Amino acid sequence: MSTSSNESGTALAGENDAFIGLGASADDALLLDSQSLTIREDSVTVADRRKASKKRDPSCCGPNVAAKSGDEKISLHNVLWARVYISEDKSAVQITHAKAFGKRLVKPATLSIPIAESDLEKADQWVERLLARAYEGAQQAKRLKVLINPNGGPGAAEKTYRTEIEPIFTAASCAVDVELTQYPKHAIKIAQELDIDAYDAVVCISGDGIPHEVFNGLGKRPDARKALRSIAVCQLPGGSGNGMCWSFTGTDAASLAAVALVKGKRTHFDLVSITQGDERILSFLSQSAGITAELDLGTENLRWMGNTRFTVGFLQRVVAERLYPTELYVKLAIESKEEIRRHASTHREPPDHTCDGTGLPPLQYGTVKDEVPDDWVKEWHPKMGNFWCGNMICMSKDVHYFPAARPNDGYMDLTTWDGNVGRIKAFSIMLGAETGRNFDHPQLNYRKVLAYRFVPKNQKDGYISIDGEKIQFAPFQAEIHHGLGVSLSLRHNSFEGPTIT
Ligand SMILES: Nc1ncnc2c1ncn2[C@@H]1O[C@H](COP(=O)(O)OP(=O)(O)OP(=O)(O)O)[C@@H](O)[C@H]1O
Repeated sequence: MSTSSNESGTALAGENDAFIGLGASADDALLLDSQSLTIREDSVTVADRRKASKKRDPSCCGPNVAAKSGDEKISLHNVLWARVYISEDKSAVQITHAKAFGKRLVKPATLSIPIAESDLEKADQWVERLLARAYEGAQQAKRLKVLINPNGGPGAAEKTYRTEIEPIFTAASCAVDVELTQYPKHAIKIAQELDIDAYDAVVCISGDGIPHEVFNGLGKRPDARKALRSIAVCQLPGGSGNGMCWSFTGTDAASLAAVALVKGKRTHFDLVSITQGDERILSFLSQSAGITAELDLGTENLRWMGNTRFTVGFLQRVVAERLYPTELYVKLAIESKEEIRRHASTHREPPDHTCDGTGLPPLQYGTVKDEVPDDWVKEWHPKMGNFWCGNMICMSKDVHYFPAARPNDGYMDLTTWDGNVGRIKAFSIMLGAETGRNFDHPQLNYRKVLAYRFVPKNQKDGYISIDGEKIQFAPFQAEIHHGLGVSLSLRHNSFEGPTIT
């Protein structure tokens, strides 16, 4: 039985239990003259005490007593900010939260609970406690550098930001510095020159192009390792793919993703170095060749169709049994699906990249121009239909192509399937990705790798896509950098979406 009472002495010993309930300690409750505010396991409730005391049935004190109809219950996830408001004639506890207006939209709303002057001190402490619980493991009042690609996706990124995202950032007391990208590759320059100590995160309101540029801008800095490991790079929906936003927030509804971001915890995730010719670039999402790359980069003429272009393009290629002969050299880490399943729940701590150098980490396996290391497996894929190597679980809406991906397991998820599997099987692989069931498809070769070299054969030209950006149709090599990047995620070391267990 709790014996705490409010300062005006109106709460009786034992009566508090009715307001606090199981799982909430006395410090979690703020008992005011007429209302009680209680921090519970995953919510905060505001209950009318007079109603509760009058109606209270002594045989039923339990966790739900305070949650009567008419009482307010707000999930801690949706609590954006709280404060004690003081003016000359009144004071109040104000809780600002994300309120749902349908399934894909939340807007800030503020609940104001009047308090007496004598309650100010304990209200202050309670508000602090509420914020600590609402932001458990996450930084409050983040400092955000927002980059908007005004041309991203259907060109609506700026409007989406102003109407759905900015109100959430403001309500969550974030300090925001907004910049519109002015020309292609502008975000590389911005990231190169960014004061990394002035911000907690760069938030790209864009497709996959802007985060790709930001990672590469950070990678070009003399203090690349420090920059990549300290500033979080995030994506909110403003383009056509939004794979990173889906992977870390589990949605492409802008206001919901914005709430996930302000409540997001710093999570390290793997980045990949790609070498081609004399160039070295960073990849954060995926590398593809074959059908996926052609759909991404080679169906611009069908853009007017919207997302249907992918279905139409896919059908055309599968029916024609298009083949993309390839020589692959692979530094294998986990070879079978059974082993990948076993590995799914284990976690490998990433190395501290900052302790041993300044620029990008040195390449462990050399570049595409070097000899292939002896312990790599050489594979000939004369009938390659699709090559897709991923770093995150979700590539775009309903495409959870890499259900075994973990933010910082230190491996890439390398998949291939043959172009002559037949259209039913090809379709069932792609459709299976909606729920991650593609992982178990017998025709989908799925491995964890540390590095690989991709060498296209017997084709004059074609498409290779790195994070949705076209690179030359020529050999390239990839190697993982365990936990080199950082982003903000709902859960530590976990992507959102269907995963294998
Ligand atoms: N002001 C601008 N004018 C023209 N291009 C720009 C501008 N700002 C950025 N870009 C370029 O737009 C490209 C696409 O960006 P982004 O990925 O955000 O949009 P998208 O339409 O979703 O593209 P994608 O189809 O690749 O996902 C990037 O390569 C970027 O360099």
